[in-house]
Amino acid sequence: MEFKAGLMDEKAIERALVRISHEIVEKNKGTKDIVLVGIKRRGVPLAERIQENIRKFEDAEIPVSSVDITLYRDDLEEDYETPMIKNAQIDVPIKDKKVILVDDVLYTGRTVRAALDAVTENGRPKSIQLAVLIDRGHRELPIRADYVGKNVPTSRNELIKVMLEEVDGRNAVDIFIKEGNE
Ligand SMILES: O=P(O)(O)OC[C@H]1O[C@H](OP(=O)(O)OP(=O)(O)O)[C@H](O)[C@@H]1O
Ligand SMILES: O=c1cc[nH]c(=O)[nH]1
Repeated sequence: MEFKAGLMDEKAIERALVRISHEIVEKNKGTKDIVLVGIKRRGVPLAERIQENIRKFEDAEIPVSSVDITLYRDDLEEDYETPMIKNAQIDVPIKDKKVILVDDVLYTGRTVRAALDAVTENGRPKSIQLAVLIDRGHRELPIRADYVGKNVPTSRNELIKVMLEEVDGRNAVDIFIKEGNE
């Protein structure tokens, strides 16, 4: 894999998350009934950072939970890995809540599709919204994000790598070029 460019540094990530936090409060006309659900792994620290921003700006405590979506080899297509629910247990009540799913990268939309199933297995929320740090296009499903940190036009042979302090030891978003059939 060949490094192509840096897309966001620590400051840029922070600014994008501050903006998204404000947009969430604005769109929902306050913080009432909002629940943040991070998609593991990197969606969880992103959800926690949004929670912290809203705590600071609004003096409001928003619950954060998570769903675990993992790639499984598709039985029918040898080269294809399908995102499926690993753990659908959401440990905060979501019935009649405004659930905001949070993930680092939105690409085909298949991870979010699985996450939507995981959420609805836990009850019927009032609404489900989606916040992502990076939207790189190439959707294969009718899914879009309500809050986007940065739209990044990409080709399919590129890879966006989001790195977060809590998981990777540093904060940055880089773009790489995949070689051959990687
Ligand atoms: O829209 P999609 O095509 O589903 O792609 C987006 C997903 O891909 C990444 O996870 P990945 O499966 O690469 O695992 P990772 O979080 O461990 O990097 C990313 O974190 C998103 O969850
Ligand atoms: O480029 C991509 C595509 C899916 N998931 C990522 O993390 N990066």
